[in-house]
Parts: sequence; C-alpha cells; structure tokens
Amino acid sequence: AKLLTSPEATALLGFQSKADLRNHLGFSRNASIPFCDWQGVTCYQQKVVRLILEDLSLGGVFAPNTLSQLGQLRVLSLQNNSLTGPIPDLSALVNLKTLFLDHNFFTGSFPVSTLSFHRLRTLDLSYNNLTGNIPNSLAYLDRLYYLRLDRNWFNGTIPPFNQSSLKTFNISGNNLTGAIPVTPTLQRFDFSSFLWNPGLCGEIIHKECHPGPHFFGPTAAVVAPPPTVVLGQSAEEHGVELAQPQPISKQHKRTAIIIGFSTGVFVLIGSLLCFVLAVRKQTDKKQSTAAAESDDGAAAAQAAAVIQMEQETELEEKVKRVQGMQVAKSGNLIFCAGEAQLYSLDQLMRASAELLGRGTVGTTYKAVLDNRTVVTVKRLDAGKLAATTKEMFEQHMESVGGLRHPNLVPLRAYFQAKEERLLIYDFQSNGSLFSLIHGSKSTRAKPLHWTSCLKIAEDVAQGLSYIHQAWRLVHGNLKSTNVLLGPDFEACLADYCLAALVTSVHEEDPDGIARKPPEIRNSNHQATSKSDVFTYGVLLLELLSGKPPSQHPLLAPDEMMHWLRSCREDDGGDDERLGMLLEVAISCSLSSPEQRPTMWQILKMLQEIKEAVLMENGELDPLSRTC
Ligand SMILES: Nc1ncnc2c1ncn2[C@@H]1O[C@H](COP(=O)(O)OP(=O)(O)OP(=O)(O)O)[C@@H](O)[C@H]1O
Repeated sequence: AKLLTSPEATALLGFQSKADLRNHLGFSRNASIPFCDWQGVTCYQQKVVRLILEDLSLGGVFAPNTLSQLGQLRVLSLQNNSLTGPIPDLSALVNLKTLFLDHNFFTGSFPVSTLSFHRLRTLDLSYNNLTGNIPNSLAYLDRLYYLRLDRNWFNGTIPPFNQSSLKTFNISGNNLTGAIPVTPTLQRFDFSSFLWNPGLCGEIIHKECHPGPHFFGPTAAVVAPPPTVVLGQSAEEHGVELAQPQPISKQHKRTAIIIGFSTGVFVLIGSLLCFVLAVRKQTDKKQSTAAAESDDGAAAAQAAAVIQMEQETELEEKVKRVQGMQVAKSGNLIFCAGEAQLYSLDQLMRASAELLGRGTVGTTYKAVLDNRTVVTVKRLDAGKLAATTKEMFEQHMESVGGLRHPNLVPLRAYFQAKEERLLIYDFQSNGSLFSLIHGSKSTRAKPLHWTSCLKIAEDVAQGLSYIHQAWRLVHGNLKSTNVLLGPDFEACLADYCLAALVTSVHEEDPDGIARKPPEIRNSNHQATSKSDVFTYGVLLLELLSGKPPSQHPLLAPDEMMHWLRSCREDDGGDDERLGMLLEVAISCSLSSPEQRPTMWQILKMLQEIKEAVLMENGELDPLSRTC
C-alpha cells in the first residue's frame, strides 16, 4: 500500500488518467501489483528508471506534471501511440538519456525542455505534427547519438549540427528552408536524411542555392535547375562500371539493378562501420562513465551500467531498423500496367520537389525529374497503413496500377520499403475541381455554367463507373480536390482505391462527415460502390451550388431547387436542366444504399440529359478527351 501512494505511482497514474482514455494500461492503486511491476515500468531502488509504453493505442494527451515527476528516469518511450496535444515541460527529467516520442500526433513547437538534458543521447520526435523552428541549441547537446525529427512540420533553417557523436540523423519530410550547413558531421549523412523539404538547398541534396532575391516568397527557392547527375554518373560514384550499350529497356533495367545493388552495399557497409565504431566507442567509454558517476555511490554506478547496457541494446535495435530502411530504399520503382521503366528511384530522389498538400493518407509532392518529366509523388503515411502488410500492398497496387481510363489519373509506379511507400502519378497541371469551384490564388470562385457541370459530372461518372464495373473496386475518397483537370480540362479522378488500405480514422472535418453516407458515417465499415454513389451525389451538389458539402441543407426536393437557385443567383441558366441534374444528385443521397442508382445508371441519366440538350440545340458534344 505504501508503494502505491508513492509519488512515483501517483505520477504514473496521473499520466494514465489523461493519456489512456481507452484504458489499455490498467495501472491501478487497488491492484495488488506494486507499481514497479506495472506494464512497461522498470525500477531501481523503487524509482522508475525506464518506462516503455509503445504500441498501446494511447489516445489522450501527455499531461504536464505527470511523468516529469519521475526524476530518475533514464529511458522514456511512448513511441507509436495516438497521443495528441503539446509535449509538456519535461525539464525535471534531468537524468534522461533516451526519449522516443515518435509516431504520435503531438502538436505545438519543439519541446525546448529537452535542450537542458545534457546526458541526452537519443531523441526521436519523428512522425508527429510539430511546428516552428528547430532550436539552434540542439546543436550543443554534445552526447547526441540518434536524432530523428522527420515527418513533422518544422520550418526555418537547419541548425549547424556538428557533434561528432551523431550517428543517426533524419530531418526529412518537414518544411525546412535555406542552405544545409556545411559541417563535417552533416556531410557524413546522405541525401535521404534531408529529403522532402522543398525549400532546402545545398551540395548534399544536389540542389543549387540561389543567391538572388526570391520574388515569390520562400517557395521560389524550390525551383532549382535540374541536377546534372545522370544514371551513369550515379553508378560510377559507387565504383561500378557500366557495360556496353544495350537495347534501351534492358539497359535501364540493368543500370537500375546495378545502382540498387551498389547503393545497398555501400549504405550497408557504411552503416555497419558506423554502428561497430559506435558500439566499440561506447564499450570503451563504459568504464570511464561509471567512474565519472562514482560520486553518486556504487549503487548508482551499477544502475547506470545496467541502464547503459539496456540502452545500447535498444539503440542497436533502432539502428538496425534504420539500416534496414536505407538498404531497402536502394530497391527500385515498380512500374504498373506493364509499362516501361522511364525513371529510377535514384532519379526520383534527386528531383526538385514542391509540396502540394497533406491529405488523409499522406503527403503529395510535385517532382521535376532531371529528364524534365513532371510527376506527382504521394508519400503514404506509414502509421495510417500500419495494418497493411507488404504483400497486401503489392497485390492491391498491382490491381490499382492496372486501371487505365481517360477519366482516371494513371498510377505509373509504386515503391515500398520498410517505412516508406510511394505512389507516382502523372502530374495534372490544370488544378483541381475544388479550385475551379471555390477559387484559388489565381481564380475567383463562381458557380460553373450548368453545361460545364454536366460535362464534369459525366467525366466523373465515367471514371467511377469504370472502377466499379470493370474492376469491382471502390474509390472511397471522392471529393473535389481529388478530381483534377487534364490538359483539355477534362475531369480525371485521383486518389482512387486507396481508402481500402487505410485504417479508418475518426472523421472530424465537417465536409468529410457530410460526404459519408449514413451506413458508414458512425461505423468502421469500409466504403462500397454505393457509398461512392452517395459521395458522388454530394460532389454533384457542390458542383451545382458552388457550396462545400458541410453547407448543403437537408430539404425536400422542391425546397432544394429553391436553395440551388438562390446559390446561383446571377446564372440566368436553364432551370429545367438544372432540375434534372439536381434529381440525379437527390437520387444518390437516398439513405438506403439499395435504393441508390448504380454509377452505370447515373451515366445513363446524364447521357439522357445531354441527348435532350443536343437534340434541342442541334449540337454535338465537342468534348471527348483523355487525361
Ligand atoms: N496528380 C496530381 N496532379 C496535380 N495535383 C495533384 C495531383 N494529385 C493531388 N494533387 C493535389 O495535391 C493536393 C494534395 O493532395 P492530397 O491527395 O495529398 O490531399 P487531398 O486531396 O486534400 O486529401 P486526400 O488525401 O484525402 O485525397 C490537392 O490539392 C490535390 O488537388
């Protein structure tokens, strides 16, 4: 009982009460189990020295004045949970050496309290939603061995890291800008540590820094001249001679294999060397560290040695994980639908990239390859696809990549390594239906003429009908940002068939909620072809009214027509045609999925409207184009 009232137990219970809303931990004062035996807790002399609460679906907040009371804590890992809100002040954890807070949903700025941990060797804040600058004083933590800040929203410039201790370093997937500091430490890391920061430049990532003024703000720096590195050079860098010229596709394949293999060997040898050196250095240091800490007495030194050993094992595992990812990264892109390999992963990684946006399944970039090919790269969020195995992903992508239709943006290639999944699509330069309806930086919002609505509605219906009928797949994420305009302003669907791979997340966006049909709105049910039909109806209403889904009212059909007219006040359009299109939208929104039409039936309805118009006007539809 005394143990359960100790401040350490109170700190753990305080943490649980705010972080573990779904009660996965089961810490309890009433239980007969002493707190030192609670899940993930390791004590030394009744003080918590190690707390590992990983992969436990903790879904609350990390409350202040809870774990920060564990003054003897050396190792803290809350990795791979769903914790939200800011990281609290941890400055009381003066003994902390290892901190893993990665793969959560933490928001707010960099936790500056960590900057006072002079013993800190491992800091992993990757895969969160942290914003603001990376503090310069992080470069003064001279024992730092492992630093991962990748996949956040950090901006500003990179501090001049130059700790010789630093062996693992990754700041990719942020919004960092400016030149990468040229320090001996940073030069030891390859471009993969810096990738996906559109505004970064410098030697390491083969992107020239422009000294001149940026006329269009910081993102203008993104567009650097294409890198001069070509495939052959890249292979030579690794000491591999290319064979005699061969037929083009064979040569591509062979070059890619050589690059993949040589990069893999190079990275593997380099990483192993770093790792062996680090472990040897640590073993050498162990004696002197224990001696240095002898002031705290023999027991403290013993505890330090135990913790150090545990920490080394942990680091060893983490380092192996990172190595695995880098080796796997040297694999290559898998091109879909039997198409020729037009570029390699190596070329893609060297492309200049511009952030297009962060969506529900990942982050989307526009990438300009050195052969001037422009592609869109979707970097899928590992956390959201956690339940999808390598085999499931490959199998699904083989199907999705086989889809070819004039109203679908083609998936050209995909790639997967341990934590990395990329999808490569054609880039559509004319923007999205969202911008067309609601306006963008360069255009004003205005309701589209009903004939344009009809054309777009038909294009979208064609694409969806093809997905449903020919392949028995489901789009699952139809919305105006996922309808892109092709070279001739034809509507093409993007982001199709990815929802099936994603663990369903609680929808908070009011437009997202309005797009979901009742049968899946409050459940974990997967999307179906009939839920696509419902969402199509919402899109059609957005197209006709110019209003986002959350502003669509629930009214009787007559009142809906009245509302629609009020949205399109200056239109002077054709009420009868508008009414017919509205009828299609209403039929899609019926609450019973069985009563909704199929996409094929919708297509028929639209074609009837079109034929009626053409008959009246004696015109033919001039538009029949491809993406
Ligand atoms: N192939 C493409 N060509 C041009 N722009 C694209 C392409 N694919 C996506 N975009 C644009 O990039 C932006 C981000 O897209 P992304 O798919 O990541 O997010 P989203 O569409 O807002 O949400 P979701 O992930 O739910 O689809 C959007 O504005 C989208 O219109």
